[in-house]
Amino acid sequence: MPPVWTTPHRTAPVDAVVALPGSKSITARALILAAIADGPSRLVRPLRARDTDLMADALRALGVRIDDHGSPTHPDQLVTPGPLTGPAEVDAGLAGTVLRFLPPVAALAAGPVRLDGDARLRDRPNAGLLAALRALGVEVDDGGRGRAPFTVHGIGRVRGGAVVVDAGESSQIVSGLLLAAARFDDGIDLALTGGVPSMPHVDMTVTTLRAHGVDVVATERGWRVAPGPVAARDVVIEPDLSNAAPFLAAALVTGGRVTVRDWPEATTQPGAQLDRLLARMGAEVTRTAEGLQVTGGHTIRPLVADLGEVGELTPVLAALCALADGPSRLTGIGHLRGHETDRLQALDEVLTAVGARIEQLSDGLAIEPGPRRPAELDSYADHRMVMAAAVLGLAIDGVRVADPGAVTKTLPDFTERWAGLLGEPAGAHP
Ligand SMILES: O=C(O)C1=C[C@@H](OP(=O)(O)O)[C@@H](O)[C@H](O)C1
Ligand SMILES: C=C(OP(=O)(O)O)C(=O)O
Repeated sequence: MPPVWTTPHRTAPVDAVVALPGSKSITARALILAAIADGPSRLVRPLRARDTDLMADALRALGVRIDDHGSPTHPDQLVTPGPLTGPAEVDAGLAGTVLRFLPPVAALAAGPVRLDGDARLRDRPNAGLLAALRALGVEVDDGGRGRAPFTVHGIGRVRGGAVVVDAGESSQIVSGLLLAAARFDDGIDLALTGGVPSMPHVDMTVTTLRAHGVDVVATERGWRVAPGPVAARDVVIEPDLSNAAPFLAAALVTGGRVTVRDWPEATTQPGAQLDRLLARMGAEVTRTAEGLQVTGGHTIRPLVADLGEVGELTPVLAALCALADGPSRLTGIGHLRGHETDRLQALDEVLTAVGARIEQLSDGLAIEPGPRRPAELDSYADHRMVMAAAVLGLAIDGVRVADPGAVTKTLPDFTERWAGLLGEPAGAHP
């Protein structure tokens, strides 16, 4: 990948059908549950990208066997649980899923497990998870920071039981606790102190647990998981609908047509909300035999929306807002300040650089399109900021992004796929 990527500029309508690799969120849950299940599980078409490879390596470090089969285009993993043991070192990279899903599993291991990652991972909030683990009887040494690096001192079992959890900064704190809870002696009776962003991701966790035979019920203030076995299960992973965002956005930007293949009929992925969000921005959205088809019109309509349930779509939607024919307001996304980068600040900088007027709100962004201009942007080590820059670059000639390799987090060959979308040879825009 070049150190700086000149994003392709395109005014002619795109007309493409794209197939996308597996969902990061579903793959992460499948790996965790397979690792603590009562037998081997096969994952068909899991995502093979930095976040999910780090999750697999983290589980391997605890004693889980994960064999990679299949091919790069049709990956397949066989997960065979084993006794969970430390000492182990876990590199979480910049993955929120590893940061929040792995520690409750590490707590079940016999021996210490130290977790660290990229410099930015050390800024990502995790106090709610570490406090909850302590309340469940687990010793955690984090130097009082509530963030990585920290060591979970597992003793081979977790008492579990009732716990009050602050998950205001990330839904992954709830998901991480629920995923491992059936293996705690008393399960978990989790009560929230307040709100949780990205609730559809918690629903995804609950649905996935039930599919593995786990008894989980919603309570007045949270969820209760009964102690018991986690059934091994072979799963086919759905395409990643969040990563569909830039490709579908290309249809709106160029007034073209893009179909994402194998769009599931029913899904737990919040990215499925792209159909109604893009329709509100003026797209015609239809389901075809091939998948979800999005056709753009002459202009992009502005968007006023609470994106609290679909925070990970924000960078691409904000890029579309900067190209819209009126002012937009995106709210409910204050927690994005704790994502791969402070996404509200990063979007402010990027959209301002290409000519929009931006106001940062306490929980979002007001975006007013302005005269467009070329710009040299940063990736902020954030895959979705590279994707947002690519969307801007379609409409604005001369958008360059430093460190595009950040896309390896969830879509390693994004720039090649982007060239393919536009019918260009990969590498045409070094
Ligand atoms: O559980 C998951 O797989 C995810 C939950 C969300 O995290 P936050 O609640 O921290 O936003 C989402 O943004 C992230 O990309 C994936
Ligand atoms: C917030 C995201 O990632 P993470 O799982 O690292 O939190 C994301 O992919 O948009």
